[in-house]
Amino acid sequence: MIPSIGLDPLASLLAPPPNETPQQKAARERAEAEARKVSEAIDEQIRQEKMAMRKRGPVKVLLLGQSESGKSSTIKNFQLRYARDQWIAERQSWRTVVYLNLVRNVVEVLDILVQAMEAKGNGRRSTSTDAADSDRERRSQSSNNNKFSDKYSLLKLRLAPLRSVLTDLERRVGPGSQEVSSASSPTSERRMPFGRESGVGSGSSNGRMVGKRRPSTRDGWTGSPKTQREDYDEVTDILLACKDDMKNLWGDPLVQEILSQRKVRIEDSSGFFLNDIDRIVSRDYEPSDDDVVRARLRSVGVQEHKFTVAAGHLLDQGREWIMYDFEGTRSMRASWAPFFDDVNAIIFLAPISCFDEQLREDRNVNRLEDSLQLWRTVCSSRILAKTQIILFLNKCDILRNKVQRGISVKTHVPSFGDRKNDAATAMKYFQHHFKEIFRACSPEPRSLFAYFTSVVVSKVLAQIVAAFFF
Ligand SMILES: Nc1nc2c(ncn2[C@@H]2O[C@H](COP(=O)(O)OP(=O)(O)OP(=O)(O)O)[C@@H](O)[C@H]2O)c(=O)[nH]1
Ligand SMILES: [Mg+2]
Repeated sequence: MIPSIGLDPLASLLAPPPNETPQQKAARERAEAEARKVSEAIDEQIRQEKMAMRKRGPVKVLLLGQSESGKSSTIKNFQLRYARDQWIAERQSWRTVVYLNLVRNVVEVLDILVQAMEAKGNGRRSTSTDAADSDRERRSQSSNNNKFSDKYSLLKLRLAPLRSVLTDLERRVGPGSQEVSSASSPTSERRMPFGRESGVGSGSSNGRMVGKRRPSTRDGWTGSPKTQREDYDEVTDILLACKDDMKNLWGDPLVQEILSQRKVRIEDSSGFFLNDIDRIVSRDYEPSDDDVVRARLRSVGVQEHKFTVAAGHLLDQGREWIMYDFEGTRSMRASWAPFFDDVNAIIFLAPISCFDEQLREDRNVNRLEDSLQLWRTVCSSRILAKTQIILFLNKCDILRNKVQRGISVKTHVPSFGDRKNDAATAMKYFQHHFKEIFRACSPEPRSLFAYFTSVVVSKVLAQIVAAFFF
């Protein structure tokens, strides 16, 4: 039955008692006035908090770390979780970058194969004066030459068009398509991480400011190239024509043997897609979330990412987030400083898997040593003295693979000594050093939050960071 209008079921409950005395009435009115006051005070407090939040402005976060440390991948993690609509809208444009990464992988393998073939070819002349030796050499050479049968010359020939596809893709993607490399400085000493320090100098370019903020190169949130479908159809055609040969090249046991002899691990390099040829080389290919996170596109200059966070998330507090993603190459680090004002937090990425690698921009510098030097500079900064620092000891998945394959930490980091050569020990050891530097260099005592991460694997990173602010 529908209650008739005017019959309020609550009215009888809220109405004063019918036989209320004047004293009771006065007491009730006092209590009601008190309750109203409390309620108004709560409303005012909420209003003030909202105003304060608006006044506090956006949460400003800087992502710092050397090149290929995972800064942009961390931003992608954020985007994936907290700005899903934008992510989906831009996901398709990553197809060009994924293709670029794949073609680069193939050309890299092909180059190594060609070098090996040429080396065998050049070795044809016997250097031995001994007849028996000479005969043995000839026989071994002939077996190697047999190994490099027509199959490999054919692969080389049939995959040749990919070289011009690579140039074409690089042109389309722009300056971020190529890694920065430079002739190694002949004067800089080769240094070991945690080894004897030779003072400052392995960090940024003389600590000198190199001008103002460069204009953002972003063409969307990621700096991803906008490419129309018809633009990549031609590339897809060539890739489809080369598909079987690419798979044959990568799956070939002799090619794998050559790669392993030369200690080349393309699997660990940025933007590795050779295990996904079947899925990627297709006319209907649309990059998955994972593909986008794993795709490598070098940042150029400074990129600003504003997040309009969708409702229902932890970050849904009406506050805007601005994240700054920097180009991590050494020559660009001096241009980070103008962004250090009013920063809420810094996420510093240190890829600890690279203890056995050299910087692309200076082959004399160990990458872990460079990360430590950069960390030291960031921790010592007075302007950042009150800034919350979150340290991601990143690329732990690669570190685990390396150590499991038997790569010795001690060889590259002598101070590691006779500790057990396993991932957990190495991770703890590296973490200890980063923490020590933080403690020793911070201008005033503060707390550090350090995490072991694999930012391309983990989808919970963005939540970890968000938890600091709300
Ligand atoms: N396996 C693995 N790959 C990672 C991890 N973090 C980043 N990468 C990959 O490493 C490459 C480099 O990562 P980016 O995020 O582009 O590095 P960046 O710090 O932005 O580098 P710059 O833009 O050159 O300064 C990308 O291909 C990522 O997918 C990780 O934890 N594990
Ligand atoms: Mg980047």
